[in-house]
Amino acid sequence: MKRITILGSTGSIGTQALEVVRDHPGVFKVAVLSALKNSALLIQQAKEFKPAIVVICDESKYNEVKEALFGLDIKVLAGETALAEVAAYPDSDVVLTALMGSVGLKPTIAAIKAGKNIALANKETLVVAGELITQLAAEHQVKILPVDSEHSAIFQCLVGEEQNEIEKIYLTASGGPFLGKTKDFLSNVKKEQALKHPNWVMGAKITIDSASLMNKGLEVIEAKWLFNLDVDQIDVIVHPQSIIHSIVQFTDGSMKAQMGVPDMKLPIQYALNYPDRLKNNFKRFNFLDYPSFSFEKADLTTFRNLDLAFTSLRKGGNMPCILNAANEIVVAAFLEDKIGFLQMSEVIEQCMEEIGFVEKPQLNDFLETDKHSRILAGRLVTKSKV
Ligand SMILES: NC(=O)C1=CN([C@@H]2O[C@H](COP(=O)(O)OP(=O)(O)OC[C@H]3O[C@@H](n4cnc5c(N)ncnc54)[C@H](OP(=O)(O)O)[C@@H]3O)[C@@H](O)[C@H]2O)C=CC1
Ligand SMILES: CC(=O)[C@@H](O)[C@H](O)COP(=O)(O)O
Ligand SMILES: [Mn+2]
Repeated sequence: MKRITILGSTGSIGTQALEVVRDHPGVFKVAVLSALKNSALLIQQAKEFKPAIVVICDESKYNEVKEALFGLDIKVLAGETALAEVAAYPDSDVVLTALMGSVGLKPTIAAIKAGKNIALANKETLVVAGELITQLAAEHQVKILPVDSEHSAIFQCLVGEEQNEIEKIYLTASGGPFLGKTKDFLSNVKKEQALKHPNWVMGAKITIDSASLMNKGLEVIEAKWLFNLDVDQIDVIVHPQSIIHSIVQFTDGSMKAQMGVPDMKLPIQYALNYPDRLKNNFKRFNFLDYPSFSFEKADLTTFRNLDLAFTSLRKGGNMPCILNAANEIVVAAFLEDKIGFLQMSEVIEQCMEEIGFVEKPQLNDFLETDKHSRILAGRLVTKSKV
């Protein structure tokens, strides 16, 4: 049995991971579950999957969770700091990081230091501190198993190719709900429109990131660190059908792609049970449902976030951390109708210009940068007029 810790079990990835576990009772066992504030779902999950520990980060919900799980032999912890503690829980084999945002950084570090393999959905952690995380993983001989669909695709294409060099990877992008739209159109869009992803049902933050192409920008940075690539080896190609999840091109020009219907349960299952594939009854792809695939260039002038992400990666140091923290703030503000869609890029760019650059950041520099970028982005949001 593989014992699994799920940080962020009440979210989109977390709940789908539990569906995978439910479908394979003899294969997986849940060790730890966590939520920020969704105590009702956390309690329900704990009663069904009987983990050893649950964490409710919102401390005001601690008593409710504790009382609901009384007598079930489940330890209940509260507060964000408990995430790093449970990430190192000894009776667990793999930690699925399904948290939203850079809050995933400290627990991921704790899990790696405790020798746990990481099934990584929480891309923000690699965006913030990719070099630090990948070096630490190498030092502790732990695997970082990608869950993000594009990175899982690349990872799967690389199986059996260990001796072969990558020439290029093509990260596919759906283009989001605003594919082909102009800046004029985008200046008036509301969260309800941005939350309608054409192909995937996901948490709110990543759905807005997909609409602004920041998701692809974060994924470019994530790919750099996961696959040890130069920026120029990473290309983004818009593929509105989201069937080809990404492509690797080798030095002889040969290209391998991984395909399937858009369903995150597949990459989640692959990461949790790596290297073995498991039978399942997920929907299968039917060629006749997709008589044609299409591809187009990403519009970096209209969707400036993707360009900003490339710029931050080229600059290096703490720049991707600045970008990520500012993005977390502006997305939250957009979801609260406090800022317009196009203003998100303006705030991020200003943070990248004004926050102090650190060329070789250590953990503490990342934590400070994250804090400062959030503060500045918050001020800029307050000043902005929607
Ligand atoms: N959803 C998807 O299909 C995909 C997601 N990803 C990545 O996976 C990660 C999770 O995404 P997704 O599942 O969509 O996100 P959701 O918002 O749906 O879920 C986030 C989870 O993390 C918890 N959480 C959120 N903020 C905090 C915090 N500050 N402290 C502690 N716990 C917190 C939430 O708890 P609560 O429910 O109580 O709020 C919830 O359990 C992201 O990094 C995303 O980019 C990558 C590829 C696809
Ligand atoms: C499911 C997944 O991995 C998401 O990151 C998805 O790729 C979002 O799609 P786009 O960002 O391409 O719209
Ligand atoms: Mn993705």
